[in-house]
Amino acid sequence: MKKILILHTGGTISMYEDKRSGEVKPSGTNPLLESAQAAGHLADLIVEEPFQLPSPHITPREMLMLKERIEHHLEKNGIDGAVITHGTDTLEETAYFLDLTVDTDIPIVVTGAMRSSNEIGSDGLYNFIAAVRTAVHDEARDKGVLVVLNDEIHSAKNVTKTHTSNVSTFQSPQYGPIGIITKKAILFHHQPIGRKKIPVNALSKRVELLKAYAGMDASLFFALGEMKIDGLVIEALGQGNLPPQVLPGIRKLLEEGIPIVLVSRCFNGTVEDVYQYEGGGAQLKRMGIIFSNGLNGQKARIQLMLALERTKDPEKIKEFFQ
Ligand SMILES: NC(=O)C[C@H](N)C(=O)O
Repeated sequence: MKKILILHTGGTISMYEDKRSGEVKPSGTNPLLESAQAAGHLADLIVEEPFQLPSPHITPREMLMLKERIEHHLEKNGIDGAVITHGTDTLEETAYFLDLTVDTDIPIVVTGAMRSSNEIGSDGLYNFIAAVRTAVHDEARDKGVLVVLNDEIHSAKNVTKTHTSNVSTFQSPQYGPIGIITKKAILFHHQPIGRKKIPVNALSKRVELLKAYAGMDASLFFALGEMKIDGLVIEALGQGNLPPQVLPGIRKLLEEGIPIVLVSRCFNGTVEDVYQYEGGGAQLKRMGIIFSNGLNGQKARIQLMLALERTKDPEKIKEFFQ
C-alpha cells in the first residue's frame, strides 16, 4: 500500500453544527480523526493535525508550516502522497502556496467541506475519501497540487471558491476541472500546463491586495505608501483598466520601487494593454505595472510574496508572472 501523509488543519470539515442554534463551530476534537479509519484500506496513513483553525485564521505562516511538514515526511518517511483537509474560505491560497513552494512530483491533494460533520448531507468524509483515492492514484503524480471536492479534481492554480454555501463551490473558471471522480474510477482528462516553482524557506514581505471600483481615487494608494508595503496586487477593471483618479497614488508607489501586479476583477479573460485612455491598460503597462494572467487577486498576492523573497529586481519579478 502507498504511504499517504494526512494533515488536518481545521475548517468546516472538522466542525460540528450546534443543533439548537444552527451555528457551526470547532469542537476541539476533529471528527475526521476517528472516521478517517474509513480510508485505512486505501493506504498506509500517517495522520497529523499541526493546527485546527477555521481557514479565515490561516496565514502564510501556517502555509509555510504545512510545506515543512510535507518536506519532513518526504525525507524521513518517503511518503507517496499527501492529503490536506482545510477550511474552504482560504483553501485556494494554501493550495497555490504549496503548488509553488513544494518541489516534488508526489500528489498533494487539498480538500474540505461545505457542510459540517454532523449535518445532513455532510460532504466532509466523502471528500476526504475522494482525496485519498486521488492521492494514491498513479496518474495523480506530477500534476502539481490538486484540489478535490464534490467529485471533481482541479488544479491549484485555476481553482477558486465561487459560491458561499453550495457543495459545488470549487470551480476553475475558463478552464474547468482536470479530472473527475466516479464510484469506481479517477479519470484525468486534462494536463495542467505552465507550472512553476518559487522555493522559499521564510516569508518576510508585506503584500497588499486592492480591488478597483467605479469612482476609486488615490487615497488608498497613498495610505499604502505610508504603510511601507513591499508589493501590491490590484484587481483592476475589465481588461486591465483603472479610474484615472488613482494614477497619482500609483505613480508614487512605483517611484518608491514598490512592484505592482495587475489582474482583472473579472474571473474570465485576460488583462492586456489594449485601452489608450487615461487609466487604460496601455498607459498602466507603460508606467511599469506588471500584468498577470491566469491568477486571481488572492493567488497573485501569494505569488508576489514568494517572488519578493527571491528578488527585488522588477524585471525578474515580471518573469515570475509571465
Ligand atoms: N466551508 C468552510 O470550510 C468554511 C469555513 N468558514 C472555513 O473556511 O473554515
